[in-house]
Amino acid sequence: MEQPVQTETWKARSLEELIRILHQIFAEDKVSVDEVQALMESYESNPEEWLQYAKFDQYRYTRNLVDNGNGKFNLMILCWGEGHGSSIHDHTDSHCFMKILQGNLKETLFEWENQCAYINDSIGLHRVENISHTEPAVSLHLYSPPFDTCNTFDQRTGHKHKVTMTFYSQFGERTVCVSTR
Ligand SMILES: N[C@@H](CS(=O)O)C(=O)O
Ligand SMILES: [Fe+2]
Repeated sequence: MEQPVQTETWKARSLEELIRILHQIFAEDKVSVDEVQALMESYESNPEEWLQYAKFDQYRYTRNLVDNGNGKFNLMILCWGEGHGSSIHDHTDSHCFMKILQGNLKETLFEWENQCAYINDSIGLHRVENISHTEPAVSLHLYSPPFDTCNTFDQRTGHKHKVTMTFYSQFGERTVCVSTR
């Protein structure tokens, strides 16, 4: 991705339109971070449009795939129950855009003095939490290029672990869990 010479200003009037314009933007050779950010910002959250993707779990936050961006990006809706949070993690050098659709989320950024300190990641290491005891939260995330593994970090030791990330649902349908045991 590169900075644009000129940024078009889009207005996404619905989630469907947001997805359509994202496909247009990502079909080009060069994609402007600013343009994607402005487009994501222009979408005014309408629960009626995203409720079909917003599937909550009792115990942890869920990742629900909305669109796979023709292989160029993943657009997903994350559902955070009260007190749910992610572990400290990176984003596998992918570009990440995150927008709150409902409720509030607390983001904590982390820096490391060891080998993790210079991870070339658009938002570095972070942890996201819904600290509310009463309100669920929903967020919209776009990752480009798509990735299905990331590193999580132990805050005390700095040790990292590679983890595979899964979708709780895809295109509104609950992902079938296949046990390998
Ligand atoms: N990056 C996390 C969500 S958040 O904590 O930014 C994920 O994709 O599951
Ligand atoms: Fe994240």
